Amino acid sequence: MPPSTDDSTASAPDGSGDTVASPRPLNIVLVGFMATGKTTIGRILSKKLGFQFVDCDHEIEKQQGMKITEIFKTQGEEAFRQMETDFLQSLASQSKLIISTGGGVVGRQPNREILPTLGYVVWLHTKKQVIFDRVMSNSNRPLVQTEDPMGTIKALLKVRKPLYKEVADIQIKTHKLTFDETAEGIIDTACYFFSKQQAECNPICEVSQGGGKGE
Ligand SMILES: Nc1ncnc2c1ncn2[C@@H]1O[C@H](COP(=O)(O)OP(=O)(O)O)[C@@H](O)[C@H]1O
Ligand SMILES: O=C(O)C1=C[C@@H](OP(=O)(O)O)[C@@H](O)[C@H](O)C1
Ligand SMILES: [Mg+2]
Repeated sequence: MPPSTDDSTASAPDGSGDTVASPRPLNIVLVGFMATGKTTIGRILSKKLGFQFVDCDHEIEKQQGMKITEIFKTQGEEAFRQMETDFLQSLASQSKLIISTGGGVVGRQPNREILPTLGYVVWLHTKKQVIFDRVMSNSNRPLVQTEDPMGTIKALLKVRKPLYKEVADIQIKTHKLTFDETAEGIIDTACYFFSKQQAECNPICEVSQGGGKGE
């Protein structure tokens, strides 16, 4: 059963009737185009933080007993997209996870609603040419097995960039960063995000930060 958008909001405590977002669970969710490092950085974050690493593609491959390329070939992209949605839904109410998604997960509206409810969402991004060089080095990404892979990358990026932006709390351009710098940057900003969230969820903190109406 998909989580309804109502589950992720609550009435504002000031009685205004406004809705406020529910606190995010303590997870880090990596989104971004193919080969931007979601799986690699996810593993590093998992080791550094001691959080469980969950790679959506790998989990789907395990469930189906076949590689992504094979799933696309035998069941089609739409079936794979449904598996992605089902898998994201299965993560609701879990915490201390590093969730690496597949690059196309943002294509579906229900996924874009679920992603921010799963945790702090980080958009990894890099240059087209870097993406091209990386995806050309292996054949496990069916969507770029075309006659004009650079054209395909450009077309997909055009559609997807606004969607990554829609779901992400932060964008990190990784081409000048080492793996470690990227991971540390994510940890620092996630720390800030979750401590700010904790303060905002605590009315006493809010008053002490100047949010009270008394003075
Ligand atoms: N920042 C980076 N610098 C150098 N190589 C990278 C970087 N990020 C990813 N790679 C390499 O690119 C390839 C694809 O990375 P991967 O983590 O599988 O990306 P994604 O999960 O986003 O598709 C891997 O070989 C990985 O080592
Ligand atoms: O961009 C996409 O649509 C896809 C990206 C892949 O994951 P990575 O982003 O980890 O390569 C994988 O989910 C599948 O090949 C489809
Ligand atoms: Mg990956």
